[in-house]
Amino acid sequence: TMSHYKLTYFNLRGRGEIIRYLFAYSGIKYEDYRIEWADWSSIKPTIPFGKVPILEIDGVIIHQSLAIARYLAKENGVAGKTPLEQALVDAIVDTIDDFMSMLPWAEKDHDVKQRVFDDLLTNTAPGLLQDLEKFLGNKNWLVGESVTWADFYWDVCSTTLLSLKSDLEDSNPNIWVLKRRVQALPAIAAWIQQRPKTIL
Ligand SMILES: CCC(=O)N1CCc2c(cnn2-c2cccc(F)c2)C1
Repeated sequence: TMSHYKLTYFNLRGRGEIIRYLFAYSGIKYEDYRIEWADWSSIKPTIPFGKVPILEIDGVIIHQSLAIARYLAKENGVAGKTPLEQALVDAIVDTIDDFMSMLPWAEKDHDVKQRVFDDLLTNTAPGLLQDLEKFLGNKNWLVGESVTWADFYWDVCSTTLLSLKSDLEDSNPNIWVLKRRVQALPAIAAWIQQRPKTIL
């Protein structure tokens, strides 16, 4: 019968949201388990590499958000049509993820955290956005002739970037048109409307 899917992450979009987008787009039912922060210290030791998100598929555990997303994208026809397109999709995803991973999400010193976030968002993010705008050109999607999970990842991550620095939307118009194109996909629009509203 149908596989049983359980996603384990925090009550955040964060690194889990790309997986939720892929489930929404594919229409596959899954358990969206959101760990309470108070429970994390007892759950962490039970997880193979101690980090979330993880996806359990009929008892098999996959870790690493991008590996999970790539698996679901391939299963649902949004990974890229050829090995070459899949490599371009992976390169764009990794480029976006490289920047998101530079942000010191777990920094305990609020002054240091704020200063590093402001520096990266002011001085590094514009270059990334210009590069994405140039790569997109006048195409409808980042890779190939139809939507891929690179487009989903851009919407997921740019939503958080805009929440941190809204004026990033003031330049590079086409990548923001792409964002709205992703959000207009019926399954994605429905998920965005129904998902728990969190800051990050
Ligand atoms: C306490 C941890 C925390 O606040 N967050 C976890 C990481 C994160 C958040 C929002 N986006 N995001 C993220 C998304 C993709 C790639 C990446 F490296 C990071 C919020």
